[in-house]
Amino acid sequence: MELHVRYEGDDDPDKCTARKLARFDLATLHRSARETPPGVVLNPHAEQALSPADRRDITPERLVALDCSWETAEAEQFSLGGPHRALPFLVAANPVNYGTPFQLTTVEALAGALCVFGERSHAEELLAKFRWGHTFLELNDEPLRRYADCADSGDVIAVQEEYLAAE
Ligand SMILES: C[S@@+](CC[C@H](N)C(=O)[O-])C[C@H]1O[C@@H](n2cnc3c(N)ncnc32)[C@H](O)[C@@H]1O
Repeated sequence: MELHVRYEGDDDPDKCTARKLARFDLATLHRSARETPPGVVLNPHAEQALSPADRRDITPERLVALDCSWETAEAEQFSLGGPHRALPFLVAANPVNYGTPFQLTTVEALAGALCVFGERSHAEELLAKFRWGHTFLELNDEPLRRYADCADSGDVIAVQEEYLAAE
C-alpha cells in the first residue's frame, strides 16, 4: 500500500510525524495538492467512515493524509483527489493528545487505516519509529480488529456506536 502525505508545513517540524515517516522512506511528502496523487483521503470531516470495502476504490492502493496543524485542519483544506473517509472511533496515543478520540497524528491515522484494511504489519512498521507507537495499537486493539472484520461503512458505524455509548 502506497502512503502519501500532503504536507502543509505549518506544524512544529520537530514533532511532525509525517516528516519522520518520510525520513525513513515510509511515506512520500507532497508540497501541493496538485502534486499529491489521488488515493483514499483520510479526512476527519468526511461523511463516510473508512471500511475494508474502500481498499478496492483506488489502483494502485494508496492512502493519503494531510499533515497540517489541527488549528488549520478545516474542511476546505482537504481539497485532494479520491474518496474521502473519516476514521471511526480510535483513541490517540501520542503525548500531545493522549486519550483523545478522533484527533490522531498523521502516523496514527495512516496506521489505523492500514489496520482497517488488514495490513497490520505495515501499521506496526510505521509505529515502530515512535516511542509511543505501540501504545496506539494496544489502546485500540479491539476496535481495530472489529473494524477490519466489517463489510462496509454501515457495519463500521454500528461497531463505533458501541464505543461511543461506553464513553
Ligand atoms: C491534522 S494532521 C496533524 C498532524 C500532526 N502535526 C503530526 O505530526 O502528525 C493529522 C492528519 O491525520 C489524518 N487524521 C487524523 N485523525 C483523523 C480522523 N479521525 N479521520 C480521518 N483522518 C484523520 C488527517 O489526514 C489529518 O489531517
